[in-house]
Amino acid sequence: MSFTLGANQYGKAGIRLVSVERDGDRHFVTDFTVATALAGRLDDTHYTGDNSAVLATDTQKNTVYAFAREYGVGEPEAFGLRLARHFVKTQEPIYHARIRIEQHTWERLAPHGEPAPHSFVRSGGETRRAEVIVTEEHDVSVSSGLGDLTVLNTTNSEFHGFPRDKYTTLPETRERMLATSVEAWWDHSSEDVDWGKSYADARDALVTAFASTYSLSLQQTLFSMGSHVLRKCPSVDEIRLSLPNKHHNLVDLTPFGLDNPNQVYVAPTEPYGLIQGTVHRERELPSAGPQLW
Ligand SMILES: O=c1[nH]c(=O)c2[nH]c(=O)[nH]c2[nH]1
Repeated sequence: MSFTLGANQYGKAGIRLVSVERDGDRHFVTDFTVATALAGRLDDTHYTGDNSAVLATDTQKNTVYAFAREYGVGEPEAFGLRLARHFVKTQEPIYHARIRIEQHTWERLAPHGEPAPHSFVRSGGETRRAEVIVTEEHDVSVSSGLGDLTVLNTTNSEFHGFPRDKYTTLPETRERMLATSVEAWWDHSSEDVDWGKSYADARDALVTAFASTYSLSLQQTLFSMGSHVLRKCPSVDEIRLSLPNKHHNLVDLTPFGLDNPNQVYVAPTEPYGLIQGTVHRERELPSAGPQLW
């Protein structure tokens, strides 16, 4: 019996890069987790262990740190583009480089309302994300995203009109909490983008849509969030959203002789609904960026 090597890639994951820019006493922190993934003419290492085409993952990791010093880190999309281009340009066997970056936020502390020059607090669990792919034919794809953006509406959410079969017990509701932890990826149609502004606009569109949509289903909220991003960000072609329904259920307090006028909730973590969807402009090509499922 003989077997053939299929699709493969390799790289270094979990490259923790923290960079401090110093403007006199005032410091600026950028905190990335970077993952590299290279693909190319790599049959030999798999079939025979001939490593002559294998740029060591250790070298890939070193390149990330060296580039941070040589060029600065800047926006994750731009840093990823520089790295991906470097690997494809300098390594003849490598025809596809993918760089994924997750950015962790440090917020400046402000004791007594005074912004501290060099003291920070890690804010929430939310992360900004970017993925860049460069091929040897110089095809470039840039996607931006975010994860763990946890949001909650304490009202303006209903869920009713769904089919009832013999297994249905869920009551219809005209008043519920709606909470989710947003994971989203959106693709850019161009590289000529102010990445920082585009990210801020997209995030703002997501939270604005979540807060302002009177929701009859999380699916409806998903479409509204995606549409807001496409409306606000001209360079974005498609957005993919993954929205776990973080259920908040009213607790029945009648056994204790108490009413519960939408005040006391239980928030079970599992099981949870998982609502996922894509929103895109009219177009023919399917998406190229990171998939959510
Ligand atoms: O917004 C919702 N969408 C669903 O598909 C669903 N299913 C469910 O049990 N609760 C909800 N809520």
